Order: sequence, then structure tokens, then C-alpha cells
Amino acid sequence: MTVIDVSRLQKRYGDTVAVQDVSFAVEGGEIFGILGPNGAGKTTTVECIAGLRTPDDGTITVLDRAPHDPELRKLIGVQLQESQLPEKMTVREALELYSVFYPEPADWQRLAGELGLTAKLGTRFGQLSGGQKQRLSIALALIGNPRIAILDELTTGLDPQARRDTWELVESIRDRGVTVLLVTHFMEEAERLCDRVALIDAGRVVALDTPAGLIAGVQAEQRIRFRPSVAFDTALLTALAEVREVRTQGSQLEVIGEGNLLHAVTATLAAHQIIANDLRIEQASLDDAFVALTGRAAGEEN
Ligand SMILES: Nc1ncnc2c1ncn2[C@@H]1O[C@H](COP(=O)(O)OP(=O)(O)OP(=O)(O)O)[C@@H](O)[C@H]1O
Repeated sequence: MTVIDVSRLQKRYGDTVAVQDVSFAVEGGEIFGILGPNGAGKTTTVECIAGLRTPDDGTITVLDRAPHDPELRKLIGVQLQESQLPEKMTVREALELYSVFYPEPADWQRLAGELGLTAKLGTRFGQLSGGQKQRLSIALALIGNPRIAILDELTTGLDPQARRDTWELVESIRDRGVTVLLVTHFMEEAERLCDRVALIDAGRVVALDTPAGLIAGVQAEQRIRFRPSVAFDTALLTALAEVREVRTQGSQLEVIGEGNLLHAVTATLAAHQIIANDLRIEQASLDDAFVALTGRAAGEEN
């Protein structure tokens, strides 16, 4: 079932066209990623979905309602970039205050426990670490028991461990049946978490697929490295249709090619009683797909 439908969205700020033409549909129960370089229009898109901005053109429906429908306030939880609370407000006060806004709030004490915030209930917002602030903002996005959680750049500024903890948290949110719309410019995050990804560049959707589908769509070369057990004539390998190039680097060989490269190479080596020691395979990543589709590395400005 489609829970968010965005069709031909357009939004400009004065002369700046933030979103030119964005369409996608998010299915219930999935983690849907919006991925793109800085300034691509990701935040503007989710702000329109969350009813915080009015599109110039195009249509958006969220749970079959218009984004500014007051009923939706109870059904979606939003964690936007740089959410700020008063420095002196404690974690407990923030959770209690936010739960009053909703007709059927989650048990905030349980939520604090799930997010590892129980020991911090008496701590003021200004005294929390970056990771704790992020976890609190996620708790506040979930406090109304939403059906959809919108999370924008939720791991920016976190250390690698805190980032991984947050990923587990997002998975646990999905496991509760909440649909997650996740904005990120981290490839690893999208690859690990998202069921599907819309890649946005310069205000347009340039690709929409599963992370694996995006990677497969890139005609990236494959590389295999190994140390052969005995010296041999590399023409054995260059003769294979799958092999484009063989490079010798000291005792190591690097084989570059495409198609079913690994099978072709290992079968040929085995037929000649050559063992491939320390065999390593380099596969295309979402990073490669991103560069191929946008012509830029992730994090570079439009
Ligand atoms: N309130 C605003 N007023 C004017 N221009 C804006 C405003 N908000 C965003 N923009 C511009 O619109 C474009 C898209 O911005 P947006 O924040 O949607 O991109 P983003 O993909 O979320 O970027 P980032 O990854 O850096 O957060 C950018 O050129 C940005 O400078």
C-alpha cells in the first residue's frame, strides 16, 4: 500500500529552484531513502511532505491526505535537521511535554529505555552529547506512535559507533511496522538500511531502485586480487572473454574485467593447478553508482 505519493513536485526559493521535478511513492513498512549531494533538494522535499512547506507545483498525498491536513500531525513523526530544544530543558521534561501533544502517545519512559536515555532523564538538553541529542530527537519523533517517521540526516555528526547504534534503532522502528522516510547523503547508511532509494540530484530524481539494483545498474568493472601459488603466463587469463586486463604488482596479480569474472578466473587457475592465495574481490558499491549517476562524489555540492 502506498503511504506517501509525491508527483512532479516543484519548489523554489526566490530565484533558487530547490526541487525541479521529484516523483516517488513510498510503500507501507519500508525504509525509503532519499539520497543525494548537498543542496540537491532532499530537505525541501521532506519538508513539503511533512506539511512544513507548500509546493509551488505538483501533488503530495500522505496516508491519502494532503500534507497540511491536521489529522496527519498525529500520524507522522518528524525528526528534522538541527532540531533544537531549550538548553535548560531536561530530557524528562521534553518527553513529557511532547507526549501531551498527541492523543495516544507512546509510553515515554519505555521509549527512553529503548533509546538508551533512561540514565539521562534528568540531564539538560545543553549537556547532552551529539549522539544523545540525536536519540532524543528520534524519541520525540516517535512519541506520538506515528505510522510514518521522517528522519533527516539523523547520523550527521555522529561517531561511527553512535552511527551504527542509530542504524539498529531505525531498523527496530521499521520492525514495529512504522514506515521510515530517511534522508541521507551517506552511501553506507543507504546501503545498509534502505529497502529502496530515490537518488536526487539538482532537484530531480535521477534513479529509483533498491540499493542492490542501483549498484547492478552501474557497469562498474570488477577487480580480483590474489597471489598465485606458482608463476604462470598471464596470457592464460587475458585470453578469457571476461578479462580486460591483468596487472602484476610484486607477487600479487590484479585481474580487471566484467561479467562472471570470478568464476572464469578461478576455473582457469584450477584447471592449471594454480592456487589463488589471499583472494580478494572488489565489487561496485552505492558510491560507484552515485558517482556514475551524478558525476560527483557524495558530499560534493551541486
Ligand atoms: N529557506 C531557504 N531559502 C532559500 N534557499 C534555500 C532555502 N532552503 C534551501 N535552499 C536552497 O535550496 C536548495 C536545496 O536545498 P535543500 O536543503 O533542500 O537540499 P538538501 O539536499 O537537503 O541539502 P543538504 O544535504 O545540504 O541538507 C539549495 O540550493 C539551498 O541552498
